[in-house]
Amino acid sequence: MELFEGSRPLPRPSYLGVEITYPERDDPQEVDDIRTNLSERFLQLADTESDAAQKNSLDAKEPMQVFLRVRPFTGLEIEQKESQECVSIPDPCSVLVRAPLSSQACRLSDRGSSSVAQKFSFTHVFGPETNQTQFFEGTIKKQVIDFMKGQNRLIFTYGVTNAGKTFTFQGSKNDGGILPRSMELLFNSIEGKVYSKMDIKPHRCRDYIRLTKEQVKAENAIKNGVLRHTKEVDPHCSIQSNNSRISADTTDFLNDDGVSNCSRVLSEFEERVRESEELKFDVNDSVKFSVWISFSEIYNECIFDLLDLVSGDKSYKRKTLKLAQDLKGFSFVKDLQWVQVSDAREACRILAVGKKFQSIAFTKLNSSSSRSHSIFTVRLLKIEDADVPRVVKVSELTLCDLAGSERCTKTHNEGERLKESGNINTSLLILGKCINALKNSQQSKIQQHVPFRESKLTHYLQSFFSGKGKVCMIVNISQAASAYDETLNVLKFSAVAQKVLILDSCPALDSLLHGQKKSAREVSFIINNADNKSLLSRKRATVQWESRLDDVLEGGNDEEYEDNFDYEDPLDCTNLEDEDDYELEEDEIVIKKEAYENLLALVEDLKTKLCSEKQEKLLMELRIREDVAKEFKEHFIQREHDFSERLQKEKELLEERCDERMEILQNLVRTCSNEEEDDEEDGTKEPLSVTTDELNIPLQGLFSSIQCDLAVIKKQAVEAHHHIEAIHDDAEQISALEQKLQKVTGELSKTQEELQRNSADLVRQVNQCSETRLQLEESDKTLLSHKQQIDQLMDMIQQKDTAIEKLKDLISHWEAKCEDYEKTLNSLHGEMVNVDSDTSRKRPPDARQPPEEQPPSKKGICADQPSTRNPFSYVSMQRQNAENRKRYRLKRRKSGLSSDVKWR
Ligand SMILES: Nc1ncnc2c1ncn2[C@@H]1O[C@H](COP(=O)(O)OP(=O)(O)OP(=O)(O)O)[C@@H](O)[C@H]1O
Repeated sequence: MELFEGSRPLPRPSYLGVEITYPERDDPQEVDDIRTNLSERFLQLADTESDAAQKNSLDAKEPMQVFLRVRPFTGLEIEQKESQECVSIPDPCSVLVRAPLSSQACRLSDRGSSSVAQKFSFTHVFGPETNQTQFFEGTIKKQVIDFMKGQNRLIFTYGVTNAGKTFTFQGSKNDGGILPRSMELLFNSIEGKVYSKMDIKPHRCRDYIRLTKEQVKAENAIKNGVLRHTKEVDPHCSIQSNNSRISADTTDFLNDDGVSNCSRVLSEFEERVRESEELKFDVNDSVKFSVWISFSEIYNECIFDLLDLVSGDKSYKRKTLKLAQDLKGFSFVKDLQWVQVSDAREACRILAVGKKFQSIAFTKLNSSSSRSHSIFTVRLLKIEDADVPRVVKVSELTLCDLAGSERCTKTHNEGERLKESGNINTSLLILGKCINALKNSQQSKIQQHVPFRESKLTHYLQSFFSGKGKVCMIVNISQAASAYDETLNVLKFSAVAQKVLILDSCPALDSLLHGQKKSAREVSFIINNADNKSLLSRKRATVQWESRLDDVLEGGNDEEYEDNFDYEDPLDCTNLEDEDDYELEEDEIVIKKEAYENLLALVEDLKTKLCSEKQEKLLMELRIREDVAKEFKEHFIQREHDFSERLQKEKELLEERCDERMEILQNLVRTCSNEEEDDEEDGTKEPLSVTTDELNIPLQGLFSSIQCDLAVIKKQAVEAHHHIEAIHDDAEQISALEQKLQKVTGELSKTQEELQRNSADLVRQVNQCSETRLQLEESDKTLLSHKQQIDQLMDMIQQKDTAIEKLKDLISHWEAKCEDYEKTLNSLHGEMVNVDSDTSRKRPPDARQPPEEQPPSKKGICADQPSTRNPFSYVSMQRQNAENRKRYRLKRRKSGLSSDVKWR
């Protein structure tokens, strides 16, 4: 039966106390971890009571401390409206983040709104208003104190680029970060107890070596060389070795070149420390402390020593250092330069030298972005400064300023910067994987492989996650809306990191050693024993059942391994000293014969117990294996049963679907045949139900027609084949065909040319047509406007005609009136004539009187009476008529009648 189907582990069988469930899944079933668990069980059973007590203390695990620091907005960020209240701090131990609308998180969320806030808890949250002092006091101070008490501590920063990691770590020009402050606290605390000789130097991970006079000289030369570098970069600095106090004349912590010049900050801090807390070691006068510092960086997956003097030479290719692992499984950087320091100022100057050589570059998001993970390590040797100085404790404080994760879409990095980003992101991703795997292993009993070796950073940090000492993480975030998505990822990672339990073996050792005066060899035995146990538990946590050699030894460096074998007792410094010293140490161990015999008996007794234990374990293993096999068998039977059920169900489902499809097909065929029937002339209807035979008829027809087509195609293919063969044989025919082809091609090209010409003509004509059409349209428009004008004129003519008609009527009216007047005049004239004749008859003929005025008469009206007319009166009458007419015209004109009326 298949056990591996993917990467997700199956639910554990019941022998681990987990109920067997059989969800539908395609993931692999890891079998290796079963063996791991057995081994763990054996080890548990093997522990004696005293061992158990010791083991309990060794396994004193605590969750990793994670502090969050929220960076304030920069001026530029405020200008760019980055402040969208994405981050708030409801209480000192939690932070609330709300996705801005522009964020990917918001876009991808189902609700698509920014209203849903996420809360993350931390050991402590420091808001944007927190200053460096408050931050140091609230976080690292305790760690430094623990370190001074002899414990190992790792402090590392984590966050996206430009989140303020380096600021927190190293600080600014006027305000030192946790690193200079730690140094200050350390040297203030060991004031007057500094072991300034350089004859004992830390070695490998937790060892030390005694140096000869020549070696001491060489060390001194190296130290002065390093410090000279600070002189070169900062002329105001002066070396003041063997002086733990800081001179007041020195200036800033960092100068403009980013070089350490810590005095002012340190002297201020010194004051504060002195005021607030004087942490003095309550140790006798013979106890001294030797402080050694190293500073390295992991750049593009290579480790470089930042205190390597040749680093300053640009043409010199920096030496890549290797990681090594001692027999206890602790990693260390091989051939790393350790420099002894006597005061905080020296430490800061060494930091400045290292910083000068550190890989820092301009990116779009940060003008001085760390392109590497920097590791600043302080080793503290507690020395009993008697006749022969003797190291009683070695502790280590490692401060890692990790480079920030970055999105290339935002940084727009290219070339070298892009490569750096890739390496930074990869190593941080692996750190995330390791943290995740550690958490899973600790929470679920299922041993997961922790991929420490996949990156240099995690490989280096492995020791701390495996019991070397406590780990403290500082998470830096910015509140900028544009960095929200990255910030959210950082917070999620931190939430996981907080769940990781860190084993700290040092307190156990302390408790074991406390209150008893033991010889160096006894101490070494206890430590080794403890180390071996912690190593075993470490191996259980990190290495699978079959530990491969390269999981234990470093980089194929067998020599290193053998070296460690020789010096497997870390506190038995005689191993590394002169032979004489060794003898001296040996002579100090005094065991009575009785005790020796007792011990021998004890050993024998233990041997027998061991044998019986082994037998018991073997039997138990057998039983467990049987149980496991039985449970597996049941499990597989159950799975088989499940699978057969599933198979059956699927079969039924398929059959059902098949039936449904058949029904659909039948319906389709039925509809088609109905339609055909409708088309037929007789119009007789088929019954709705179709039998299978009836259904087959059209299909058969279809098949037969397809077969016919196939036969025709085959025939054509055969013919074509024959034709091709014939053509193949006949070269002449080919050439004739080729000629024909050429001719046809020529004709084709001619036709094409003609076609092109005609097309061009056509196009031209089409263009002309369109132009003509446009002209025509314009003419139409003009015609229309003319027509409209004509219409208007016609209207006007009509109006005029009407007016003329009216005038004509008026004229005829007035003519009639005139005739009336004439008639009246004529009658008046007649009357006048009568009156005249009467008067002449009454008067003597010679009494010629001038005629009286006569009313006007029309010319010719009185023509029929010329014989009766007096020539004199006639003339006057005519004159009178003319005057009357004149007066009448005048009157008419005044009354507004047309003057066109003519008197006839
Ligand atoms: N708490 C703070 N108060 C004031 N300014 C800060 C604070 N934290 C960071 N800054 C400023 O923010 C900028 C970026 O900080 P820093 O260089 O420390 O980021 P980083 O996380 O180390 O970036 P990278 O990973 O790219 O090296 C710097 O100009 C720094 O002075």
